[in-house]
Amino acid sequence: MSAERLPMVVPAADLPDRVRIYEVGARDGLQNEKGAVPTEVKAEFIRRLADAGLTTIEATSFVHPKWVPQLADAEELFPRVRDLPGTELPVLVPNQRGLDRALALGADRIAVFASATESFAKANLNRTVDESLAVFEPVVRQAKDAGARVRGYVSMCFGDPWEGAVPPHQVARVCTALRNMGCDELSLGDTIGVATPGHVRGLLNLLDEEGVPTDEIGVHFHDTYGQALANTYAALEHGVTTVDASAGGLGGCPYARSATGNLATEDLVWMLHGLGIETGVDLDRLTATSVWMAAHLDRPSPSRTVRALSHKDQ
Ligand SMILES: CC(C)(COP(=O)([O-])OP(=O)([O-])OC[C@H]1O[C@@H](n2cnc3c(N)ncnc32)[C@H](O)[C@@H]1OP(=O)([O-])[O-])[C@@H](O)C(=O)NCCC(=O)NCCSC(=O)C[C@@](C)(O)CC(=O)[O-]
Repeated sequence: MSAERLPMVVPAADLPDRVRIYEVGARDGLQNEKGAVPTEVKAEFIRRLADAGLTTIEATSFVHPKWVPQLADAEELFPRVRDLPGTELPVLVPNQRGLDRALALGADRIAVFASATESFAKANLNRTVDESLAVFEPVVRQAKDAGARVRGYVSMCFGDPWEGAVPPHQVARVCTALRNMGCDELSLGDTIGVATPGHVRGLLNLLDEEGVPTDEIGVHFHDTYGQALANTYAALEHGVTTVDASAGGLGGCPYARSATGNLATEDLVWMLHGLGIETGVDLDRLTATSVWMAAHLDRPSPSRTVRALSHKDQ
């Protein structure tokens, strides 16, 4: 069974022809896992994701190992995968030390991660919002000088577990600061998965007014309230063509306990292919990869599409 083979009732109008899936399973998906996942399993996961047709795969983070112990093997992992043909492998860096570690290994896709709220900036980076932006400024400049492409994440774009509803102008301010320092693209994070399509439209409209080009925006939804696909659809209608997702719906955030898994890549691909939107992803191979990873993690994937496709009678 595949979504594109079902009779298409109404072809998608005003939606993009192609979506770039920015796969975060190996980083965002695994960073919260309690048990240490062996480095070679992570490397094999990334290779299998590439083999399934994903061309942007966030590999790991060069953060402090005490803050995210699961990713303490970044130095061992990155060299095992960095030469995968046709694959971009972004890595997260929180500061100069992280950038130095990443550049020393030849990383050419860098992501810094800011927050729209003070509480999460403190919990995640041990800095205020402005202090963390000041840390990122020279990091972004140096990464660009080294020829890297830089993404700027903005977390807590809609709701925050400590501060509640997040005013959109707070998000716009951080987006503008990241663009001004040279970030090539932004990723709007609904870190705790509370947004609905109305909120997504509201924020994207405000970013339009603030002069943030839609083609520089990616969306990063968590599925805590089951809204991630609906939110993605709203973003596509607005013209967004980069969508973050995590194979098998792995994920959460160690510094935002109420965050559950990311939007599952398989659920996203099922919807996009059903809309006639190209992704380049082979859904069967991707599903097989998530089933393989679920066996390593010793629990079933939360993705509905993985569950449906991995039952032989579906
Ligand atoms: C930023 C820090 C380091 C500040 O942590 P800090 O304790 O303030 O660090 P510091 O600058 O005071 O330095 C203390 C020591 O750490 C070392 N250090 C400093 N930096 C590094 C580094 N990069 N790599 C290795 N070591 C490092 C540094 O060298 C020093 O060593 P000492 O001199 O004491 O021996 C810490 O808060 C941190 O690592 N935070 C990362 C948290 C994280 O990774 N969170 C998850 C990613 S964000 C996310 O998941 C959300 C997202 C992106 O998916 C989108 C969404 O859903 O919203």
